[in-house]
Amino acid sequence: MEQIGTLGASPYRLSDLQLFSGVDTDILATRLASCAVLRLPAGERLEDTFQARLYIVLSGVLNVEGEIRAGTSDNTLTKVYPGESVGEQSVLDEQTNLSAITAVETADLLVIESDLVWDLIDHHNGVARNLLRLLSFRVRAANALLRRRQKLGEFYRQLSLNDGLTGLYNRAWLNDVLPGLVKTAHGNSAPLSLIMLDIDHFKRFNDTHGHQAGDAALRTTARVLSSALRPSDFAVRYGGEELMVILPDTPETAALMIAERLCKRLRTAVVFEDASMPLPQVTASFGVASLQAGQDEHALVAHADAALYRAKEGGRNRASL
Ligand SMILES: Nc1nc2c(ncn2[C@@H]2O[C@H](COP(=O)(O)OP(=O)(O)OP(=O)(O)O)[C@@H](O)[C@H]2O)c(=O)[nH]1
Repeated sequence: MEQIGTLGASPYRLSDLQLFSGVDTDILATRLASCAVLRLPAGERLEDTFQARLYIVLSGVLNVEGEIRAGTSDNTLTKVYPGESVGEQSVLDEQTNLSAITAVETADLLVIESDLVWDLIDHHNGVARNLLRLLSFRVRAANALLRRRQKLGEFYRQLSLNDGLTGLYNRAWLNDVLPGLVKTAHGNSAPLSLIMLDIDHFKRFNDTHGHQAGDAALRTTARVLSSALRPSDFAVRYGGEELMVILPDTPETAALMIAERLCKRLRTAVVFEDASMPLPQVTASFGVASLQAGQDEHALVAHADAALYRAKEGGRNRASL
């Protein structure tokens, strides 16, 4: 980086610069004539950004990296083209300019020291107006970026709480949410029931029809559950071929009826259409448990698991308490 002269001695015109658009540049030209013009070769980084000053790109292109305050850089790169500026915010809030500025192409930069920027704001309404417009644009752009990041964050959060194959909630979601549901149920003295289900002879189904058909059977089972539940109920993929239904405000007798209904619907649901394979269907066994006084979520799940074992022992394709 080197100073190649001053604005007064350069061929650049103020009227081409965003900050001075619509302003009487004849008067400004005299005031800015002694401002330095720096040349930053391609790939080089601007060295003296630790002062609050304004840089206006006269030619070339800059890359401005988001703030690099002790490790907080978020790799946001903004390109700055001829006529545009960097550093106005540092001048206005009198903070050090913490952005990393690098030339993408060799760039000539007009440097305006902080005092002179304030002087221009005080004496030239047009400059103040342009600066406000510029800052408003920056705030909008920053807000849009923030909204995009929030959406992306929400997307990844969803992704981490849902099972990829079935779309049901996953074990991480369950660990996060079940303790709260148990606490609420105890607090309100309200019933809370669990149905734990396991596809019958699933290993045999996989071995007979193939793993992809097994995946389809899991998706079908998930669809049967989701379509039969109230909006306040939750369906979870607990593990491999084990699924769970959580029924808030539901006593044991009602939960057993729901489990029997789900069992029946699954029995008749077609997993995949294949004329050469008669009845490509699955059944499951269902264990039902309801929250008892003083029980925590682990005990509740263990009770549902024990009921599921009884359903398997009782001959599968059924629901048990
Ligand atoms: N296709 C597929 N199979 C899975 C998935 N997760 C677990 N499994 C299979 O589920 C089968 C579970 O087998 P087992 O635990 O022996 O139980 P089972 O054959 O269902 O027998 P019972 O539960 O006693 O009726 C295993 O063959 C697993 O490979 C999956 O995501 N996709």
